[in-house]
Amino acid sequence: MIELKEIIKEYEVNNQNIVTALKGINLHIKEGELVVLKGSSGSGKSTILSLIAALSKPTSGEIIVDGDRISKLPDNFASDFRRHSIGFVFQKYNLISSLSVKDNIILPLVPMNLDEKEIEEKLSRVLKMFHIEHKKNQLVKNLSGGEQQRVAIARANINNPKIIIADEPTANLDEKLSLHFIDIVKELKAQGKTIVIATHDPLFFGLEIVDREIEIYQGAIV
Ligand SMILES: Nc1ncnc2c1ncn2[C@@H]1O[C@H](COP(=O)(O)OP(=O)(O)OP(=O)(O)O)[C@@H](O)[C@H]1O
Repeated sequence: MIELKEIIKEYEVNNQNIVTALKGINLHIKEGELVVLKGSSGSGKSTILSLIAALSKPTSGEIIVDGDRISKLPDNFASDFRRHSIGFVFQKYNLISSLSVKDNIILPLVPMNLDEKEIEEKLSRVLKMFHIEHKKNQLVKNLSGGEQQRVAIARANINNPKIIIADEPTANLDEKLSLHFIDIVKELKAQGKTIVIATHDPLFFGLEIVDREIEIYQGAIV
């Protein structure tokens, strides 16, 4: 489902220094697998996630996701791939607080030119799935942290992607909300989603639902 072959990622800093964030990563994640990437700050976890989501390209190596050779995709195809195949959950939700729950969730559909009926169907599916239907027309800024989290996850799932990527999803949550997030992950796994989570949070370590914990150290798999 997700294959990284000999991935090297270099960043150029201030047009002179080169930082090698990934030093030859080989990784194969199977369909339906739940993988946790762990490792200290700066080890390269977010870089791996952004490559899988086609948010950036490797300096060298090949990435194949769901049959698409995404390391070679031109930018317009990359955003199309992202919209259909990837649900991204960010650390700080990345919601627009002045918009309603509905408008936040349907944001990824805007470039797709769907008719109102299709939008309502997709919206209704995720509102129900993540138990946030009763807040549909409220502004996001008036929601609790847990509700905002559910809105963010609903938005990531609006296109029913096969792959869910989460970068430090519990970094800003208390333990109760973190455990709630883990329940949602369980549900997504039961639906057959392939899930990759980068985290420092020990709540994810040794969890029964996690198929593999992969440690990254200074840009390489330990
Ligand atoms: N856009 C960028 N420009 C320059 N250097 C970058 C950039 N993004 C990441 N890096 C560097 O690449 C390395 C890996 O960073 P990355 O964000 O992938 O680590 P991480 O394991 O996700 O860390 P954290 O847990 O703190 O989020 C670090 O040395 C970082 O400073």
